Amino acid sequence: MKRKKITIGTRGSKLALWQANHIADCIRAQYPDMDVELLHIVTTGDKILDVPLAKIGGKGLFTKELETAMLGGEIDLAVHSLKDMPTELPEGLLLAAITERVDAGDAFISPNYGTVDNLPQGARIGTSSLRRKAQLLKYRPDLKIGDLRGNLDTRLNKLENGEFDGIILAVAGLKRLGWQDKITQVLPQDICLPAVGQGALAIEARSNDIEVLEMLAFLNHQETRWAVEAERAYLAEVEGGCQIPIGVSGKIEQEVLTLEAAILSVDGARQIRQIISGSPQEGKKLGHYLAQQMLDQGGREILQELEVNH
Ligand SMILES: NCc1[nH]cc(CCC(=O)O)c1CC(=O)O
Repeated sequence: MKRKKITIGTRGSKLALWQANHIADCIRAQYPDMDVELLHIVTTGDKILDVPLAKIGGKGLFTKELETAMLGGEIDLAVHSLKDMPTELPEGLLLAAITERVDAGDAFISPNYGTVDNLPQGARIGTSSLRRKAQLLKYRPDLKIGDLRGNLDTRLNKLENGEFDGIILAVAGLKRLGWQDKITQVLPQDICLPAVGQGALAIEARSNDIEVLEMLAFLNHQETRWAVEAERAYLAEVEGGCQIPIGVSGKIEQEVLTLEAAILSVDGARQIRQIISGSPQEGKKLGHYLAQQMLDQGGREILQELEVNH
């Protein structure tokens, strides 16, 4: 190993810093002589705090500035929540590693009601994710869903201030920050399918930086990679121009990959939901195929209506 120092780019949120520090610690443990540094970079997504991301609609809001810094040589790698990454990466960059998925699920957090089933009629729920909103409304059409943006602590504060009867957050983020005690109910996948890549970390690096790519290979978890590649192939196939209410879950059990996905109308009134299984190595094909099938069987109409209403 020639390189003596490596610079990791990260956003400044608590969750992003935890994730970058976690990867920095893993690298230091593996290469004790390596000098590993963090460089904070502000992304567009960090600056726009009051507008629901679905309304902004751009891709890569949390990744673009990090990628520019990487291509410019200021940083050697970036640590992201895979969920926040567009399906296509800029020319010259790739995912050097995808870490083991801790937990893909979504959590319901509520001071007064133990489960979504226990919520009173018309209860107020905070989430800005179209995916969470549509799935909750499908299950409980009476709920009133309000926008909730910001970092995890901002969102939890809004819940404590009484703005909502409950909010929905990813289990993974809460666990990483040691806030799993706040989880009231882990939502069953029957109610809420997770976002593509939720719960896994992506390590992005320059495609021509062979030394760094080889160095980072130990961070890759192949089963997670297969599962999320299927999820990302699915997303790439259905993706419209904006954030859309789809949930996808890839799981590998006994060497079989099962991919389950749902496309919903924003009000949750309509849903197309299907499952497919196959070999983990063929995840991308499965993802494409499942998407095509679901688009042909009503998914396309749902997505077209979404575009008209945007
Ligand atoms: N959209 C922000 C974001 N990006 C990744 C996570 C959670 C951690 C993960 O999925 O790895 C979160 C917070 C949330 O959705 O509750």
